[in-house]
Amino acid sequence: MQKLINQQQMRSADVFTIKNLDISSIELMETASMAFVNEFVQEIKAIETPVNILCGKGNNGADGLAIARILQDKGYSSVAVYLIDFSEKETAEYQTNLNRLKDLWFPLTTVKTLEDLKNMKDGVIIDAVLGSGLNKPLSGAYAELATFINSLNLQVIAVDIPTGFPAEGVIAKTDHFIKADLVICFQRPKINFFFPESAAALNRFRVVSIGLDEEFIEKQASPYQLLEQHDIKDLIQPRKPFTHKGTYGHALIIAGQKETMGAAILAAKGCLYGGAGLTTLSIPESGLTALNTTLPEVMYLDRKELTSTASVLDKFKIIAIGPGLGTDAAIIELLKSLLMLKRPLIIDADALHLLGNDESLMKQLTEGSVLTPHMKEFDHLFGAHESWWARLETAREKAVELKCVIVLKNQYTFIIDQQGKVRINPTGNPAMGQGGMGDVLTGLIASLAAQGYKAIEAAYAACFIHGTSGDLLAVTRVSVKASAVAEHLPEVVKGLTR
Ligand SMILES: NC(=O)C1=CN([C@@H]2O[C@H](COP(=O)(O)OP(=O)(O)OC[C@H]3O[C@@H](n4cnc5c(N)ncnc54)[C@H](OP(=O)(O)O)[C@@H]3O)[C@@H](O)[C@H]2O)[C@@H](O)CC1
Ligand SMILES: Nc1ncnc2c1ncn2[C@@H]1O[C@H](COP(=O)(O)OP(=O)(O)O)[C@@H](O)[C@H]1O
Ligand SMILES: [K+]
Repeated sequence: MQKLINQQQMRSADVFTIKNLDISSIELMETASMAFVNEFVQEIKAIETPVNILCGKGNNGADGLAIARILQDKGYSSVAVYLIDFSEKETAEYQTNLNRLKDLWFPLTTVKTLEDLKNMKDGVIIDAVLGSGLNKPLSGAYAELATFINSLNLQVIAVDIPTGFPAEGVIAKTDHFIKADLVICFQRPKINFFFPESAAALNRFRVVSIGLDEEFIEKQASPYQLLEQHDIKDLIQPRKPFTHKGTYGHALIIAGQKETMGAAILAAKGCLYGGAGLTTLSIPESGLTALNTTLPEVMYLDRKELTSTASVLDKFKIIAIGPGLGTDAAIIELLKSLLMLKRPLIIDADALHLLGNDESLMKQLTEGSVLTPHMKEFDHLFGAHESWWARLETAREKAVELKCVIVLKNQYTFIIDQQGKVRINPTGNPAMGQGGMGDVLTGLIASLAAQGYKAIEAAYAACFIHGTSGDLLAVTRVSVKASAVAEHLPEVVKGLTR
């Protein structure tokens, strides 16, 4: 896992690295600019492409000036630099890099008004106007510049962060940004790249190492961590000789009603293909034929059995409830009786809805339960939120208060543990935007919990594996269906097993 840090901590990492490696700030900047260029040349391969570099007078602009020099060195034949001269203040590094550039022949244009940009050639724009030093929303000439650049519809590649975009904290709807197609950012992604609001400022990002001290970064206090493939590889245990279905746990999934039986079957499919030793599905009897036809390996449990005697449920290592379940009076009673068992549950979809309707039910959750809301379900549970930043803050508070794992689903899913620590899942893609996807995830979490992984481990590993399955399928498809994601799980898990 990679620790994600805020900009103040990032600046401390700059300072620490400079001191520790006994290098100067300008040398670190040269490394950063070189790292940017190495990535840039992968993206813009034609060296005759006109490259317009917009440089502010801070250190982000100083990077831009170094980038201009390095690109020319690499043979880019049409590089032009625009010095955005809207502020008096400039950094020493900016001055140094400007002098280095002036020593070479270079088209330099000082921009006092937008009029000064009129000769800019169509091509690519490198945004080095403002970086992580942003301390207030763009206004005045900077906001006008952003509006103007965005209106050109040219490809913009931002240095470190799009101008005007806050690295962390609430992203206001009123904020102005220079919209980047690609951000090449330094050492760590910014926390705000993981929120849906970031789509207004960037399409995609890539992270390049600039040699900052990793040990220092990992020691910083921060609740945010980005999951990496090796975390899952370290966690997932290979199957041992002489193991059998009993070794891999028995999961019970309570789901489905007449109109949404498919949700139940998809959850069971996620559980089965996730490798649980045994999967039992409790659905209305009317779904039995469909179940036996589609997933003959999955067993059936009559709904009436669930409330007959508690001991019926003892054999199940984990119980998941919710997909396509419905919310009628009988279901409310069923949920109440399960909550009374005082055992951890995996709670999704309609079961989440019922918790949101009745706070007294929420209070009965047992420690170690897993809640898997998407945004709408989350807001129904815990109140409306104006921003994803605020939503994630609430999720952290509630996970601690309820002693539960919260899986807040989106393109980047946030998995929050009982201490309020956030793991961010980088896998998955928009091809997965199809009904039933969350049902498969719920089944997979149950599957891993049945196999003996702790609630938090089951939750984050399931998100990673589920997204990886979707990524694999999306290589050749514009959309992927939930059952295909389920069917690919064994292959993904195999690939992640040492
Ligand atoms: N060794 C290093 O340090 C390394 C640094 N690196 C690079 O440095 C970048 C950070 O540089 P930075 O700290 O100089 O900030 P940057 O964003 O260029 O300028 C901020 C200035 O603009 C101003 N300002 C702020 N908000 C504003 C607004 N809304 N509208 C108008 N003005 C506004 C503000 O001035 P003030 O408001 O205080 O007068 C502030 O001084 C980082 O992203 C990376 O690219 C890398 O090379 C790695 C090594
Ligand atoms: N753009 C996307 N990128 C990554 N994952 C996605 C994307 N869209 C959907 N998903 C994943 O699909 C699942 C959708 O869950 P949910 O909204 O509960 O679906 P459903 O209710 O249809 O089962 C989540 O795990 C989510 O992370
Ligand atoms: K920038």
